[in-house]
Amino acid sequence: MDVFRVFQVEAAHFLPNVPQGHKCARMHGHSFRIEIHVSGDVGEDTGWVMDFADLKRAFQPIHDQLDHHLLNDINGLENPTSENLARWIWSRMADSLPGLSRVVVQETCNAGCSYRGPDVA
Ligand SMILES: Nc1nc2c(c(=O)[nH]1)N=C([C@H](O)[C@H](O)COP(=O)(O)OP(=O)(O)OP(=O)(O)O)CN2
Ligand SMILES: [Zn+2]
Repeated sequence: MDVFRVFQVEAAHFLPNVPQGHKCARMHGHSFRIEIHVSGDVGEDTGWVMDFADLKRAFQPIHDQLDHHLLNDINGLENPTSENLARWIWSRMADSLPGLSRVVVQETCNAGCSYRGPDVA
């Protein structure tokens, strides 16, 4: 079973490695929509994989580091594409969140990425 929680992060960024004239080289902002998924068995007594509140608690330090910041200023996010942000979030949550199975990052309603960790292409 897979449980997940959706978070929103307001942040600015620019993409330093895009071709000359690309609009994303200019600083701009997104309301990033981030999903954190955890896989596991449903507990016999609890009836849940994990308390949603524990998922929220696990994401809080990430939220605090990202929200209302310029992502490019953050160590490891010098090129803050959705893909790199998903990998960055994964690497910071994997140890403290057993069962972490997917990180989804959406920049807009229409575009984003889904990351299942370094062992899955
Ligand atoms: N694979 C990726 N492509 C792009 C990323 C990314 O992180 N990974 N990021 C961007 C920019 O951040 C840009 O802000 C978002 O791009 P886009 O969806 O094209 O922006 P719009 O919503 O303005 O789309 P329009 O269709 O032009 O309105 C670019 N690419
Ligand atoms: Zn952008």
